[in-house]
Amino acid sequence: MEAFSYRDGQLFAEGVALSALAQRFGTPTYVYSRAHIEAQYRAYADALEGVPHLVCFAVKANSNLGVLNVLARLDAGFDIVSRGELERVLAAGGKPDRIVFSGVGKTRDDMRRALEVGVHCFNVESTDELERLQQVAAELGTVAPVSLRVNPDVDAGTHPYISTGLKENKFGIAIADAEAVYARAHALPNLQVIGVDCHIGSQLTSLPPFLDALDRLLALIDRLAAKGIQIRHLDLGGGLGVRYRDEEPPLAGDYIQAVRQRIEGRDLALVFEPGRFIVANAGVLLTRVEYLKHTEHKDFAIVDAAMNDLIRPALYQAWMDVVPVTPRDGEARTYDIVGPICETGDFLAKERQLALAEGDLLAVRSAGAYGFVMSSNYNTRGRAAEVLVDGTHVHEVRRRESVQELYAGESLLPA
Ligand SMILES: Cc1ncc(COP(=O)(O)O)c(C=O)c1O
Ligand SMILES: N[C@@H](CCCC[NH3+])C(=O)O
Repeated sequence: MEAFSYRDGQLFAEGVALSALAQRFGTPTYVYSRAHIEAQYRAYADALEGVPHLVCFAVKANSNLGVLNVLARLDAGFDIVSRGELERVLAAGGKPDRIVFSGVGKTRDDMRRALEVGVHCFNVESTDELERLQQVAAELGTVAPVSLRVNPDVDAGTHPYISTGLKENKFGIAIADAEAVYARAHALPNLQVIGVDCHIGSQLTSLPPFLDALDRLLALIDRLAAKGIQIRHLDLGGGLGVRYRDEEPPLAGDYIQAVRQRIEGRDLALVFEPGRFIVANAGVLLTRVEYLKHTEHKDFAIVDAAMNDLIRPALYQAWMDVVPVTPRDGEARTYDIVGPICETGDFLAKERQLALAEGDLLAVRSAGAYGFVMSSNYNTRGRAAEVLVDGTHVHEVRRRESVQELYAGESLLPA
Protein backbone atom coordinates (compact mmCIF):
# COMPACT_ATOMS: atom_id res chain seq x y z
CA MET A 1 0.00 0.00 0.00
CA GLU A 2 1.04 3.61 -0.57
CA ALA A 3 1.31 5.35 2.77
CA PHE A 4 2.19 8.71 1.24
CA SER A 5 0.18 10.17 -1.63
CA TYR A 6 -0.81 13.49 -3.16
CA ARG A 7 -4.28 14.92 -2.75
CA ASP A 8 -5.42 18.46 -3.54
CA GLY A 9 -1.88 19.41 -4.53
CA GLN A 10 -0.33 18.31 -1.24
CA LEU A 11 1.49 15.24 0.04
CA PHE A 12 -0.37 13.33 2.74
CA ALA A 13 0.69 10.67 5.23
CA GLU A 14 -2.45 8.55 5.43
CA GLY A 15 -5.11 11.16 6.33
CA VAL A 16 -2.81 13.94 7.48
CA ALA A 17 -1.16 16.63 5.35
CA LEU A 18 2.61 16.70 5.83
CA SER A 19 2.47 20.50 5.83
CA ALA A 20 0.29 20.35 8.95
CA LEU A 21 2.82 18.04 10.62
CA ALA A 22 5.66 20.42 9.78
CA GLN A 23 3.71 23.28 11.28
CA ARG A 24 2.96 21.36 14.46
CA PHE A 25 6.26 19.57 15.06
CA GLY A 26 8.79 21.61 13.09
CA THR A 27 11.47 20.13 10.85
CA PRO A 28 13.38 17.91 10.37
CA THR A 29 10.86 15.28 11.44
CA TYR A 30 10.50 11.62 10.62
CA VAL A 31 6.92 10.67 9.77
CA TYR A 32 5.78 7.02 9.86
CA SER A 33 2.56 5.36 8.71
CA ARG A 34 1.06 2.78 11.02
CA ALA A 35 -1.04 1.24 8.22
CA HIS A 36 2.01 0.66 6.06
CA ILE A 37 3.97 -1.01 8.85
CA GLU A 38 1.01 -3.27 9.57
CA ALA A 39 0.46 -4.18 5.92
CA GLN A 40 4.12 -5.05 5.42
CA TYR A 41 4.21 -7.22 8.55
CA ARG A 42 1.06 -9.00 7.41
CA ALA A 43 2.55 -9.67 3.98
CA TYR A 44 4.99 -11.99 5.77
CA ALA A 45 2.71 -13.33 8.48
CA ASP A 46 -0.20 -14.09 6.13
CA ALA A 47 2.01 -15.93 3.66
CA LEU A 48 3.24 -18.09 6.54
CA GLU A 49 -0.19 -19.14 7.70
CA GLY A 50 -0.36 -22.86 8.38
CA VAL A 51 3.38 -23.21 9.11
CA PRO A 52 4.75 -22.67 12.62
CA HIS A 53 6.62 -19.40 12.30
CA LEU A 54 7.98 -16.23 13.82
CA VAL A 55 8.32 -12.96 11.92
CA CYS A 56 10.98 -11.17 13.95
CA PHE A 57 11.23 -7.51 13.02
CA ALA A 58 14.92 -6.47 12.86
CA VAL A 59 14.91 -3.72 15.46
CA LYS A 60 18.08 -2.15 14.08
CA ALA A 61 16.06 -0.85 11.13
CA ASN A 62 13.83 1.30 13.33
CA SER A 63 13.81 1.08 17.11
CA ASN A 64 11.29 3.79 17.91
CA LEU A 65 9.08 2.58 20.78
CA GLY A 66 5.90 3.59 18.98
CA VAL A 67 6.91 1.61 15.90
CA LEU A 68 7.86 -1.41 18.00
CA ASN A 69 4.58 -1.11 19.85
CA VAL A 70 2.60 -1.25 16.58
CA LEU A 71 4.37 -4.53 15.79
CA ALA A 72 4.09 -5.94 19.32
CA ARG A 73 0.33 -5.43 19.10
CA LEU A 74 0.35 -7.69 16.02
CA ASP A 75 2.19 -10.29 18.10
CA ALA A 76 5.34 -9.89 16.03
CA GLY A 77 8.65 -11.33 17.08
CA PHE A 78 11.81 -9.22 17.21
CA ASP A 79 15.40 -9.69 16.10
CA ILE A 80 17.77 -7.79 18.39
CA VAL A 81 21.51 -7.18 18.48
CA SER A 82 22.10 -5.46 21.81
CA ARG A 83 20.92 -5.10 25.38
CA GLY A 84 19.55 -1.69 24.42
CA GLU A 85 17.36 -3.20 21.71
CA LEU A 86 16.22 -5.89 24.14
CA GLU A 87 15.06 -3.30 26.68
CA ARG A 88 13.31 -1.30 23.98
CA VAL A 89 11.38 -4.33 22.78
CA LEU A 90 10.29 -5.17 26.31
CA ALA A 91 9.33 -1.54 26.99
CA ALA A 92 7.25 -1.56 23.79
CA GLY A 93 5.31 -4.65 24.88
CA GLY A 94 7.20 -7.29 22.87
CA LYS A 95 7.26 -10.80 24.31
CA PRO A 96 10.66 -12.16 25.33
CA ASP A 97 9.90 -15.64 24.02
CA ARG A 98 9.43 -14.16 20.55
CA ILE A 99 12.89 -12.56 20.48
CA VAL A 100 15.92 -13.86 18.62
CA PHE A 101 19.27 -12.41 19.61
CA SER A 102 21.73 -11.88 16.72
CA GLY A 103 25.10 -10.15 16.53
CA VAL A 104 28.80 -11.03 16.49
CA GLY A 105 29.75 -9.26 19.72
CA LYS A 106 27.35 -10.27 22.48
CA THR A 107 28.73 -9.34 25.89
CA ARG A 108 28.28 -11.40 29.08
CA ASP A 109 25.89 -8.74 30.30
CA ASP A 110 23.84 -9.06 27.08
CA MET A 111 23.69 -12.82 27.56
CA ARG A 112 22.75 -12.68 31.25
CA ARG A 113 19.89 -10.28 30.68
CA ALA A 114 18.58 -12.23 27.68
CA LEU A 115 18.66 -15.46 29.68
CA GLU A 116 16.92 -13.81 32.63
CA VAL A 117 14.03 -12.59 30.51
CA GLY A 118 13.93 -15.82 28.48
CA VAL A 119 14.52 -15.03 24.82
CA HIS A 120 13.46 -17.55 22.20
CA CYS A 121 16.91 -18.13 20.76
CA PHE A 122 20.51 -16.92 20.62
CA ASN A 123 21.85 -16.78 17.08
CA VAL A 124 25.45 -17.69 17.84
CA GLU A 125 28.12 -16.47 15.44
CA SER A 126 31.37 -18.11 16.65
CA THR A 127 32.79 -20.95 18.73
CA ASP A 128 34.08 -18.53 21.35
CA GLU A 129 30.61 -17.07 21.70
CA LEU A 130 29.26 -20.59 22.14
CA GLU A 131 31.70 -21.29 24.99
CA ARG A 132 30.90 -17.96 26.63
CA LEU A 133 27.18 -18.57 26.42
CA GLN A 134 27.65 -22.03 27.99
CA GLN A 135 29.53 -20.38 30.90
CA VAL A 136 26.97 -17.65 31.48
CA ALA A 137 24.05 -20.09 31.28
CA ALA A 138 25.81 -22.43 33.74
CA GLU A 139 26.40 -19.53 36.16
CA LEU A 140 22.69 -18.78 36.05
CA GLY A 141 21.78 -22.45 36.33
CA THR A 142 19.79 -22.35 33.13
CA VAL A 143 19.84 -23.68 29.57
CA ALA A 144 20.32 -21.35 26.60
CA PRO A 145 18.41 -22.12 23.38
CA VAL A 146 20.77 -21.71 20.44
CA SER A 147 20.90 -21.57 16.70
CA LEU A 148 24.16 -21.21 14.81
CA ARG A 149 24.39 -18.47 12.27
CA VAL A 150 25.91 -20.21 9.32
CA ASN A 151 27.70 -18.32 6.62
CA PRO A 152 26.60 -20.13 3.45
CA ASP A 153 29.06 -18.30 1.16
CA VAL A 154 26.57 -17.01 -1.37
CA ASP A 155 26.81 -13.68 -3.12
CA ALA A 156 23.78 -11.58 -2.25
CA GLY A 157 24.49 -9.23 -5.16
CA THR A 158 23.96 -6.14 -3.03
CA HIS A 159 26.15 -3.23 -1.86
CA PRO A 160 29.44 -4.59 -0.45
CA TYR A 161 28.91 -2.81 2.91
CA ILE A 162 25.61 -4.61 3.47
CA SER A 163 26.52 -7.98 2.02
CA THR A 164 27.09 -10.43 4.85
CA GLY A 165 27.00 -13.99 3.54
CA LEU A 166 30.37 -14.30 1.82
CA LYS A 167 33.23 -16.15 3.46
CA GLU A 168 35.31 -12.98 3.67
CA ASN A 169 32.61 -11.28 5.82
CA LYS A 170 32.89 -11.24 9.63
CA PHE A 171 29.48 -12.85 10.11
CA GLY A 172 28.53 -16.37 11.06
CA ILE A 173 30.30 -19.71 11.08
CA ALA A 174 31.65 -21.01 7.78
CA ILE A 175 29.32 -23.68 6.47
CA ALA A 176 32.26 -26.07 6.14
CA ASP A 177 32.87 -25.83 9.91
CA ALA A 178 29.23 -25.86 10.95
CA GLU A 179 28.88 -29.59 11.65
CA ALA A 180 31.82 -29.62 14.06
CA VAL A 181 30.53 -26.55 15.88
CA TYR A 182 27.05 -28.07 16.13
CA ALA A 183 28.57 -31.21 17.60
CA ARG A 184 30.31 -29.06 20.22
CA ALA A 185 27.09 -27.13 20.99
CA HIS A 186 25.19 -30.40 21.29
CA ALA A 187 27.70 -31.67 23.84
CA LEU A 188 27.59 -28.59 26.09
CA PRO A 189 25.25 -29.15 29.04
CA ASN A 190 23.78 -25.67 29.32
CA LEU A 191 23.00 -25.19 25.65
CA GLN A 192 20.11 -26.59 23.72
CA VAL A 193 20.44 -26.61 19.95
CA ILE A 194 17.13 -25.63 18.40
CA GLY A 195 17.83 -23.91 15.11
CA VAL A 196 20.00 -22.90 12.21
CA ASP A 197 20.11 -19.45 10.72
CA CYS A 198 21.69 -17.27 8.10
CA HIS A 199 21.42 -13.70 6.89
CA ILE A 200 23.19 -13.10 3.61
CA GLY A 201 22.75 -9.37 3.18
CA SER A 202 20.35 -6.50 2.93
CA GLN A 203 18.34 -4.93 0.10
CA LEU A 204 18.30 -8.10 -2.02
CA THR A 205 16.30 -7.66 -5.17
CA SER A 206 16.18 -11.20 -6.47
CA LEU A 207 15.26 -14.61 -5.10
CA PRO A 208 18.08 -16.91 -6.27
CA PRO A 209 20.60 -15.91 -3.54
CA PHE A 210 17.98 -16.57 -0.83
CA LEU A 211 17.07 -19.94 -2.32
CA ASP A 212 20.70 -20.86 -2.85
CA ALA A 213 21.39 -20.20 0.84
CA LEU A 214 18.25 -22.12 1.80
CA ASP A 215 19.33 -25.20 -0.15
CA ARG A 216 22.71 -25.16 1.56
CA LEU A 217 21.09 -24.91 4.99
CA LEU A 218 18.66 -27.74 4.23
CA ALA A 219 21.55 -29.97 3.22
CA LEU A 220 23.27 -29.06 6.50
CA ILE A 221 20.11 -29.87 8.45
CA ASP A 222 20.08 -33.33 6.84
CA ARG A 223 23.72 -33.95 7.69
CA LEU A 224 23.05 -32.91 11.30
CA ALA A 225 20.00 -35.17 11.54
CA ALA A 226 22.17 -38.09 10.42
CA LYS A 227 24.36 -37.33 13.45
CA GLY A 228 21.41 -37.20 15.82
CA ILE A 229 21.13 -33.41 16.01
CA GLN A 230 17.55 -32.36 15.32
CA ILE A 231 16.98 -28.83 14.05
CA ARG A 232 13.55 -27.46 14.90
CA HIS A 233 13.62 -24.09 13.22
CA LEU A 234 15.18 -22.55 10.17
CA ASP A 235 15.84 -18.79 10.32
CA LEU A 236 16.51 -17.18 6.96
CA GLY A 237 17.26 -13.72 8.34
CA GLY A 238 16.06 -10.53 6.72
CA GLY A 239 17.28 -8.86 3.57
CA LEU A 240 14.25 -8.62 1.31
CA GLY A 241 14.67 -5.41 -0.68
CA VAL A 242 12.28 -2.53 -1.27
CA ARG A 243 11.79 0.01 -4.03
CA TYR A 244 13.77 3.21 -3.54
CA ARG A 245 13.78 4.19 -7.21
CA ASP A 246 12.97 1.55 -9.82
CA GLU A 247 14.05 -1.69 -8.18
CA GLU A 248 11.66 -4.58 -8.56
CA PRO A 249 12.24 -6.79 -5.56
CA PRO A 250 10.35 -10.05 -5.26
CA LEU A 251 7.01 -9.97 -3.45
CA ALA A 252 7.14 -11.26 0.11
CA GLY A 253 4.38 -13.74 -0.74
CA ASP A 254 6.36 -15.20 -3.66
CA TYR A 255 9.52 -15.44 -1.59
CA ILE A 256 7.76 -17.24 1.23
CA GLN A 257 5.89 -19.52 -1.15
CA ALA A 258 9.18 -20.60 -2.70
CA VAL A 259 10.60 -21.30 0.76
CA ARG A 260 7.51 -23.24 1.80
CA GLN A 261 7.74 -25.43 -1.27
CA ARG A 262 11.32 -26.34 -0.48
CA ILE A 263 10.65 -27.29 3.15
CA GLU A 264 7.50 -29.24 2.43
CA GLY A 265 7.31 -32.54 4.30
CA ARG A 266 9.88 -31.42 6.89
CA ASP A 267 9.05 -30.80 10.51
CA LEU A 268 10.54 -27.30 10.57
CA ALA A 269 9.33 -23.98 11.91
CA LEU A 270 10.31 -20.89 9.90
CA VAL A 271 11.79 -17.70 11.28
CA PHE A 272 12.38 -14.50 9.30
CA GLU A 273 14.05 -11.27 10.39
CA PRO A 274 12.83 -8.55 8.00
CA GLY A 275 13.77 -4.97 8.84
CA ARG A 276 13.87 -2.72 5.80
CA PHE A 277 10.93 -4.45 4.13
CA ILE A 278 8.63 -3.58 7.02
CA VAL A 279 9.56 0.03 7.64
CA ALA A 280 11.50 1.62 4.76
CA ASN A 281 8.53 2.84 2.77
CA ALA A 282 6.52 3.47 5.92
CA GLY A 283 8.56 6.60 6.58
CA VAL A 284 9.65 9.94 5.17
CA LEU A 285 12.02 12.56 6.49
CA LEU A 286 10.31 15.92 6.37
CA THR A 287 12.66 18.87 5.89
CA ARG A 288 12.47 22.54 4.97
CA VAL A 289 14.51 24.50 2.45
CA GLU A 290 16.56 27.11 4.33
CA TYR A 291 18.40 28.63 1.38
CA LEU A 292 18.72 28.27 -2.36
CA LYS A 293 22.28 28.88 -3.42
CA HIS A 294 23.08 29.34 -7.07
CA THR A 295 26.72 29.14 -8.05
CA GLU A 296 28.39 29.19 -11.42
CA HIS A 297 28.56 25.40 -11.48
CA LYS A 298 25.69 24.16 -9.39
CA ASP A 299 22.41 24.94 -7.75
CA PHE A 300 22.11 23.89 -4.13
CA ALA A 301 19.05 23.57 -1.96
CA ILE A 302 20.32 23.85 1.61
CA VAL A 303 17.78 22.14 3.83
CA ASP A 304 17.47 21.77 7.60
CA ALA A 305 18.07 17.99 7.57
CA ALA A 306 21.59 16.68 7.16
CA MET A 307 23.81 13.61 7.09
CA ASN A 308 23.51 13.41 10.87
CA ASP A 309 19.76 12.83 10.41
CA LEU A 310 19.99 10.49 7.43
CA ILE A 311 23.38 9.07 6.58
CA ARG A 312 22.44 6.56 3.87
CA PRO A 313 23.24 8.83 0.90
CA ALA A 314 26.63 9.81 2.34
CA LEU A 315 27.55 6.32 3.56
CA TYR A 316 26.36 4.14 0.70
CA GLN A 317 25.73 6.67 -2.06
CA ALA A 318 22.15 5.49 -1.59
CA TRP A 319 19.64 7.08 -3.94
CA MET A 320 16.61 8.33 -2.05
CA ASP A 321 13.67 10.04 -3.66
CA VAL A 322 13.11 13.69 -2.69
CA VAL A 323 9.72 15.19 -3.44
CA PRO A 324 8.06 18.54 -2.76
CA VAL A 325 5.32 18.45 -0.13
CA THR A 326 3.36 21.13 -2.03
CA PRO A 327 4.54 21.07 -5.65
CA ARG A 328 4.75 24.57 -7.13
CA ASP A 329 4.60 25.84 -10.69
CA GLY A 330 7.66 27.53 -12.05
CA GLU A 331 10.99 26.74 -13.55
CA ALA A 332 12.57 23.51 -12.33
CA ARG A 333 16.32 23.53 -11.83
CA THR A 334 18.80 20.78 -11.13
CA TYR A 335 19.56 20.89 -7.42
CA ASP A 336 21.87 19.10 -5.07
CA ILE A 337 19.93 18.76 -1.82
CA VAL A 338 22.45 19.36 0.96
CA GLY A 339 22.45 19.90 4.70
CA PRO A 340 24.15 22.51 6.91
CA ILE A 341 26.98 20.21 8.09
CA CYS A 342 30.60 21.11 7.38
CA GLU A 343 31.35 18.13 5.14
CA THR A 344 31.22 17.87 1.38
CA GLY A 345 29.67 14.44 1.90
CA ASP A 346 26.69 16.07 3.59
CA PHE A 347 24.08 15.55 0.92
CA LEU A 348 20.69 13.90 0.81
CA ALA A 349 20.37 13.81 -2.96
CA LYS A 350 22.21 14.97 -6.05
CA GLU A 351 21.00 16.45 -9.32
CA ARG A 352 17.26 16.49 -8.80
CA GLN A 353 14.93 18.45 -11.03
CA LEU A 354 12.77 20.56 -8.73
CA ALA A 355 10.99 23.90 -8.73
CA LEU A 356 11.79 25.33 -5.30
CA ALA A 357 11.61 28.46 -3.20
CA GLU A 358 13.07 29.23 0.22
CA GLY A 359 10.79 27.84 2.94
CA ASP A 360 9.42 24.97 0.83
CA LEU A 361 8.95 21.59 2.46
CA LEU A 362 10.53 18.47 1.01
CA ALA A 363 10.00 14.81 1.88
CA VAL A 364 12.84 12.32 1.59
CA ARG A 365 11.04 9.09 0.84
CA SER A 366 11.76 5.51 1.94
CA ALA A 367 13.42 6.86 5.09
CA GLY A 368 11.65 4.63 7.62
CA ALA A 369 14.48 2.08 7.72
CA TYR A 370 18.05 2.87 8.78
CA GLY A 371 17.11 6.54 9.04
CA PHE A 372 16.62 7.87 12.54
CA VAL A 373 18.42 4.86 14.07
CA MET A 374 21.65 5.81 12.31
CA SER A 375 21.40 9.49 13.23
CA SER A 376 23.96 11.27 15.38
CA ASN A 377 24.59 14.61 17.03
CA TYR A 378 27.40 15.60 14.68
CA ASN A 379 27.86 19.37 14.52
CA THR A 380 25.94 19.40 17.84
CA ARG A 381 22.64 19.04 16.08
CA GLY A 382 19.70 17.75 18.07
CA ARG A 383 18.11 14.65 16.66
CA ALA A 384 14.88 14.94 14.71
CA ALA A 385 11.39 14.39 16.09
CA GLU A 386 9.49 11.23 15.09
CA VAL A 387 5.73 11.06 14.60
CA LEU A 388 3.47 8.16 13.74
CA VAL A 389 0.33 8.76 11.71
CA ASP A 390 -2.62 6.45 12.19
CA GLY A 391 -5.45 7.46 9.87
CA THR A 392 -6.12 11.02 10.94
CA HIS A 393 -4.51 10.56 14.36
CA VAL A 394 -0.98 11.74 14.99
CA HIS A 395 1.26 10.42 17.76
CA GLU A 396 4.49 12.18 18.63
CA VAL A 397 6.52 9.06 19.29
CA ARG A 398 9.75 10.92 20.01
CA ARG A 399 10.08 14.59 20.68
CA ARG A 400 12.83 16.62 19.11
CA GLU A 401 16.05 16.59 21.12
CA SER A 402 16.56 19.91 22.85
CA VAL A 403 19.76 21.93 22.89
CA GLN A 404 20.10 21.28 26.67
CA GLU A 405 19.92 17.53 26.13
CA LEU A 406 22.86 17.80 23.77
CA TYR A 407 25.34 18.29 26.61
CA ALA A 408 23.54 16.72 29.53
CA GLY A 409 25.77 14.10 31.14
CA GLU A 410 29.01 15.88 30.30
CA SER A 411 31.05 17.77 32.87
CA LEU A 412 33.79 20.35 33.25
CA LEU A 413 37.10 19.47 34.88
CA PRO A 414 37.39 20.11 38.65
CA ALA A 415 38.42 23.68 39.62
C1 LIG B 1 21.19 -10.74 11.39
C2 LIG B 1 20.33 -9.76 10.67
N1 LIG B 1 19.02 -9.99 10.60
C3 LIG B 1 18.18 -9.13 9.97
C4 LIG B 1 18.65 -7.97 9.39
C5 LIG B 1 17.64 -7.09 8.72
O1 LIG B 1 17.96 -6.90 7.41
P1 LIG B 1 16.97 -6.13 6.43
O2 LIG B 1 16.72 -4.80 7.01
O3 LIG B 1 17.73 -6.09 5.18
O4 LIG B 1 15.73 -6.95 6.33
C6 LIG B 1 20.02 -7.69 9.42
C7 LIG B 1 20.57 -6.51 8.73
O5 LIG B 1 20.88 -6.59 7.54
C8 LIG B 1 20.88 -8.60 10.09
O6 LIG B 1 22.18 -8.36 10.17
N1 LIG C 1 22.21 0.35 7.30
C1 LIG C 1 22.08 -0.30 6.02
C2 LIG C 1 21.61 -1.69 6.15
C3 LIG C 1 22.44 -2.48 7.09
C4 LIG C 1 21.81 -3.75 7.40
C5 LIG C 1 22.22 -4.20 8.76
N2 LIG C 1 22.53 -5.61 8.83
C6 LIG C 1 21.25 0.55 5.11
O1 LIG C 1 20.91 1.64 5.47
O2 LIG C 1 20.97 0.20 3.99
